[in-house]
Amino acid sequence: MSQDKILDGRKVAKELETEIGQAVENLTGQGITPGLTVILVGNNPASEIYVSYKEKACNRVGINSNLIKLPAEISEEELLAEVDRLNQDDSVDGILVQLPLPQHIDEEKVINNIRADKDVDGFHPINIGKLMINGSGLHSCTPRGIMEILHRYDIELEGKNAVIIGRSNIVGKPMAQMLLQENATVTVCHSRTKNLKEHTLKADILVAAVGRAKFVTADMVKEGAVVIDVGINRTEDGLLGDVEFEGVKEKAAAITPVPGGVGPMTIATLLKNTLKACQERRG
Ligand SMILES: Nc1nc(=O)c2c([nH]1)NC[C@@H]1CN(c3ccc(C(=O)N[C@@H](CCC(=O)O)C(=O)O)cc3)C=[N+]21
Repeated sequence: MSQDKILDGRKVAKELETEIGQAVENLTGQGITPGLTVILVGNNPASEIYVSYKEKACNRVGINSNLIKLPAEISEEELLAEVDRLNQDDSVDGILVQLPLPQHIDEEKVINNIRADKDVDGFHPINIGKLMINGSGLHSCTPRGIMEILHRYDIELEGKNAVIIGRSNIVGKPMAQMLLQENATVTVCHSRTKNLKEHTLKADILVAAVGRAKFVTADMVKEGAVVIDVGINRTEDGLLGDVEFEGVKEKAAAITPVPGGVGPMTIATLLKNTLKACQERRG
């Protein structure tokens, strides 16, 4: 697939799902069915859509999915009690608390209270620490999904300049670490970076995780670069990535589209993490 220009996240996700489905079937044959429980607080419409994608994906590969819907007014204490109940439930392999949470709840505190070995989002400090040290543990789904795309399209990383725009705990920081682990030379740019274009023009691999529609334009991209678009911006013109796709694709050697690029890989990796959590805890 290495000569393809459009990096097809739906296709790679489907391949991954086939592999996961087989592994789940093996476990189920031994009497163990992996289970994912999603906690959704309130009724943010975007969150409801993402949660429904996750449930459908679980069903496709034979993972038990369970959705716990809680009212927006729930107290932090009650939410933590719910997390604790799932921590202790042996049939629950993965716990995912859909973000964002309402203002009055401390997200960091909730994440810290999920058992690290059930933290299929890879957001717990223990999992982030393991990623930094030796690459073990459960990893954040979006950057892990991006690595899977890069690998399956045989994109070389060793010695390459990888530039990430965005430094979130969920995407930018773990992405930097994963690329570093594979011997790329990594630069992390952010809102305070001076002369952003000077950095991006050196990128062999460019990852855009900014959260602003069409932020990366063709003049910022080196001829022959591999461009990964993490953006999912809902605008009047529909769902747009962080990359100005039409212009940038003329310069790039390969590029992920939105939709159909990174998004489906995030979901597929969540399934993979749930399988891994199950295998490691009770497989
Ligand atoms: N605890 C937690 N874990 C998450 O992983 C998490 C979260 N909270 N909060 C919200 C974000 C967002 N997210 C996406 C997942 C899939 C697509 C996806 O499948 N996108 C498709 C379709 C896009 C569409 O049409 O809506 C695509 O890009 O092709 C997008 C976004 C997971 N998130």
